[in-house]
Amino acid sequence: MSVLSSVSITVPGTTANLGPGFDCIGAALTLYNEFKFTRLDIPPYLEGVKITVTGAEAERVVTDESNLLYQAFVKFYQHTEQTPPPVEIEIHLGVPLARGLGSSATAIVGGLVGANLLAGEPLSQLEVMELAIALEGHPDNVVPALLGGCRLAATGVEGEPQRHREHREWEVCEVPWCEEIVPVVAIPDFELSTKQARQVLPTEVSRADAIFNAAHLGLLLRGLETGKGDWLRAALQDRLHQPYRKALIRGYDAVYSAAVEAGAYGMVISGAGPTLLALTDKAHSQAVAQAMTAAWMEEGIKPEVRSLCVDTQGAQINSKFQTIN
Ligand SMILES: Nc1ncnc2c1ncn2[C@@H]1O[C@H](COP(=O)(O)OP(=O)(O)O)[C@@H](O)[C@H]1O
Ligand SMILES: N[C@@H](CCOP(=O)(O)O)C(=O)O
Repeated sequence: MSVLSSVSITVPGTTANLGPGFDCIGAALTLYNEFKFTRLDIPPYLEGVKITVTGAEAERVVTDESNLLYQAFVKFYQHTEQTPPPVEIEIHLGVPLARGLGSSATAIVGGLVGANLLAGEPLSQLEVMELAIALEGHPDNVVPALLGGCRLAATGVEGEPQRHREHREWEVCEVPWCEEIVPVVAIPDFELSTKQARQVLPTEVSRADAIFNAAHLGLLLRGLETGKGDWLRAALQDRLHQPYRKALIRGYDAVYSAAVEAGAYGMVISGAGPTLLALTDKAHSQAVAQAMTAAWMEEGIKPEVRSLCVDTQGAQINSKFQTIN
């Protein structure tokens, strides 16, 4: 019998919310974390895990059992009622930490996909997705991180008997993304944890604000599909999270004005922030990137600004090694 002894996977970062789609829409981006899992015959440490981290800000990732990637790995084995094997994990970071680009989603998806592969794939991709959503608490970053593309996720019919739903809680659809639309991310040199950025949100919203966001999310879906500028300009507005969060991001208003003046359709908070995301067309992307950089530099913040593409692959296997027992 052959057993998978080692697997290496790549998981893309994401930009969630896209303005009015709080907690339900997100797109995978062309920046990546790499995770390698190697089964160990003998636990090298009492905990049964050895973790090494390389890449930008590697020293900020914990390497004990509380590591989020390892936590997801263990959760997989608990869920499938198995004992996690002793494992060596190598992490290479390409997604900045706690910047609103889905680093936690890459860790959750990476831990689950890696565990599923080492365990011989007892779960389907949809089952892994459901588990990832349950661990993260919202679908908008883990779903595109796993599946790639821009994705909308909504809970299934409330109260529907489970036998009709093949144990699925979520309906997910791909959102067509016009290739003329360029995501430009401006990543500041400070962190904002998603936990902190969720704490400032109200628990109740008005009917007017709920209608505002429902209408603008609908418009956003059509704007992303068609690339129609007038629709995108209106659609990127939000009343559910950004009005409360922008105070946590120094320079938000200045970067917003600079991006729009340089030709962006609009600018939103990427995920929970502090990264700011402008959507623009190819002709304006360089000017938008330069304007966002200059505006933030004026505020004393040194951003890394990048024009990216939407990743269409999601979590990918790079290599697998088997041992024959
Ligand atoms: N590759 C990783 N391995 C382990 N833990 C990670 C990794 N990437 C992120 N994390 C954890 O997730 C935290 C950031 O999550 P969060 O605040 O949700 O921000 P983000 O917007 O980047 O997802 C990090 O501080 C770290 O604890
Ligand atoms: N909908 C969530 C998205 C968090 O994404 P992240 O990339 O910041 O982890 C939120 O806005 O809280």
